[in-house]
Amino acid sequence: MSDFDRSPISASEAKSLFAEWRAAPALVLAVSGGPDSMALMWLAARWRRSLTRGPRLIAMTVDHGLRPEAAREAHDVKRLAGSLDLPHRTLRWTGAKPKTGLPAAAREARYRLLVQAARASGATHIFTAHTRDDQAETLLMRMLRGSGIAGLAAMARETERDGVWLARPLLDIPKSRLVATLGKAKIAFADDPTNRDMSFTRPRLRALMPVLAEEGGDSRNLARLASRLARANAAIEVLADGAERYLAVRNRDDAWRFGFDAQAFAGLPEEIRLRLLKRAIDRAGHEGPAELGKVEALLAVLDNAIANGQKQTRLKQTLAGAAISLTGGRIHVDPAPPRRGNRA
Ligand SMILES: Nc1ncnc2c1ncn2[C@@H]1O[C@H](COP(=O)(O)OP(=O)(O)OP(=O)(O)O)[C@@H](O)[C@H]1O
Repeated sequence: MSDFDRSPISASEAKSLFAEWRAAPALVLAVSGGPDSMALMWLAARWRRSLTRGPRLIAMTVDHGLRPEAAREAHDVKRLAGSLDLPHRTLRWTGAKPKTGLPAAAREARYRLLVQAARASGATHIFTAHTRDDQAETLLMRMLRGSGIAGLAAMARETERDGVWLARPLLDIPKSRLVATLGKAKIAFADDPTNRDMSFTRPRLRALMPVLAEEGGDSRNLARLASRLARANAAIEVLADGAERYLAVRNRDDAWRFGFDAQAFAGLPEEIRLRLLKRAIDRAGHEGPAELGKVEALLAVLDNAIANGQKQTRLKQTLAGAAISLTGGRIHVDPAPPRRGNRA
């Protein structure tokens, strides 16, 4: 690790890290009490103090009600927030806790609570403290699962959820610099033992990082790969937008009924055909985004039918709550009728 990657973040660096959100009315800081988000709060408070006019900052901690130490951690965040002149709120996840998939349910509840609270306080953005190390781990996790380009682009700097932006201002910063920043400022932070629990994939991957770094695969290179893939993905999306505008046929009476001319569709590159099909399914379906592997399998069936000139076949399949059919030389993607048992 270079000396630079161990150096604290200076006041002028902090200023440029947050500059693009200067005109926001209010910003929520999502602070768990761990080192990354404690550093986020400290840096954001220092940045805010350097401005004569700027956004209101509100620190928020979610207590998932899963670990006894969580209440004390929330209290520690409140104390640091107070010393930085920032208001702080603790949000509690009071809903029923599932027996399986607890981390995913906790994460979903956390974002739901944060978004609700941000909207209620007039904040347009929620800052999380994701670092370059988190970005590298996300890329690795997705690589191991065989994700497509969009997945390997890992986390974006900003994503939208229910009208609020989730922003990640520290995405290019290594965690070591945040720890050094806290060390210099003499700020204590919590150590969440679940981050070291080897029954979860992420901690196991984290343990591999030093080995990969020995071979040149450090977080800088992995995050660089993610941002190059994000760039390629954005370009392919623009091409897919153009192809969609060119090909899509909408029925005049049914705005949602969406179709493609099968022969023109067949002439497009496979990646673009795949994206158009996935977009149409995700738009028409009512079961959430379709799995990429399933869309790939469906595309193979469609390609085959089109290549065999089966213009009049009644090819009909359903995927993720969408009905996909090939009739009269057109591919149609419509909402599927609810499954038996799901009918009201
Ligand atoms: N209990 C919490 N309260 C407030 N913010 C939190 C809490 N837990 C996490 N965060 C915010 O989310 C960021 C990412 O945390 P962490 O890496 O633990 O999440 P994760 O479960 O891996 O979720 P993600 O999928 O968002 O990365 C933290 O840096 C912090 O800003």
